[in-house]
Amino acid sequence: MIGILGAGAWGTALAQVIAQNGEPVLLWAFEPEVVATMNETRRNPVYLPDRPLSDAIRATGDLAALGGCDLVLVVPPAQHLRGLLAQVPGTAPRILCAKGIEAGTGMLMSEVAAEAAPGAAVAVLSGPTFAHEVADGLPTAVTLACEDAALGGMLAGRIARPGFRPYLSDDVIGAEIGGAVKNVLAIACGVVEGAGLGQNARAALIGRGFAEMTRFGLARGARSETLAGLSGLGDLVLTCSSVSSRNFSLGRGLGLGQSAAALLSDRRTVAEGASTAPVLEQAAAKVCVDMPIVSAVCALLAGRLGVQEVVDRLLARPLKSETV
Ligand SMILES: NC(=O)C1=CN([C@@H]2O[C@H](COP(=O)(O)OP(=O)(O)OC[C@H]3O[C@@H](n4cnc5c(N)ncnc54)[C@H](O)[C@@H]3O)[C@@H](O)[C@H]2O)C=CC1
Ligand SMILES: O=C(CO)COP(=O)(O)O
Repeated sequence: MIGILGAGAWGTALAQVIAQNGEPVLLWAFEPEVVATMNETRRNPVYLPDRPLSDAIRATGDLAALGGCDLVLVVPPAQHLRGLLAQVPGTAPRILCAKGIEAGTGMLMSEVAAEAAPGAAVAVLSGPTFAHEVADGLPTAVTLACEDAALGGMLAGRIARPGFRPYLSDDVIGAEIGGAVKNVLAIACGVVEGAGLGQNARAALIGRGFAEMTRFGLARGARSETLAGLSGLGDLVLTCSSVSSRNFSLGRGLGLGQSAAALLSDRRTVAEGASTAPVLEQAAAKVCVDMPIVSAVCALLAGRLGVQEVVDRLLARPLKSETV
């Protein structure tokens, strides 16, 4: 049986994909009312509304029950991953699906998992994957990164479905950095949209944002082809182009002049870029990598600068070579 830790939009969509062929799925939810509603109504109205769930999915509020699964997909918000993972017994392989960097430690999710679940092999699943589209069975491709190629191949076979296609990689760090950094850049693209700065500006942000992702990724040991693949550039393009992205929507609100505190206070869903941005800025400084767009997002989120000041500063940077 496959276990899924986290019944937000993404965990629920993954449960739905995996249960397609009748494979039993045990889906852990944080909120007892979400567990009860999913088991009673076969729906998750809080996080993935309007979609009937497969009968092969059973919800639980008992983290220890995931210890009976032979594979666990780990899909909580990144800041909760350590505490939750530490409560899952056993050493079955874990596929990490959260996109972010841990505040306080600056660790990537695989580094957190190595501490929280020692002895369990890990893989990372990342890529352009709006949960509602995956749940609807629309064609989707992801990166599945695992240092152990044989294990990666086995895991890909367990989760692949006709409309859900994992591509294998052994670059775990590269897959994680793409997913974490693109969330911050999506906030920046949302600001461009909200402030009405135009399509040229958004494309420029995607291009220069990708240069920042690449600089940081290479400094941390990622491979450039991973960053240019599904989990990096692919996800960057998706998330920077649509209000379906929570990060893009957050940025759009900032661009419209709303405060980050107000935008973040009344939401149940997670915009990972908001917690990743400051820790990413620190991590970049540690490896002497310049990430001006990430710093601009940090200044906006913290309320240190307004949109116009941030734009003026970015445009006033010295002219330089385009190469990374
Ligand atoms: N939604 C999407 O389309 C995709 C999301 N992801 C990633 O998956 C991860 C989970 O995101 P979503 O499923 O979208 O979440 P969501 O925004 O739909 O739901 C919020 C989640 O946070 C959980 N939560 C709230 N407070 C908590 C607490 N104190 N302790 C533990 N859990 C708590 C809720 O139970 C729920 O599972 C994130 O890292 C996200 O970046 C990755 C790919 C696609
Ligand atoms: O990661 C995602 C798509 O790949 C989802 O993006 P948001 O978290 O911005 O909604």
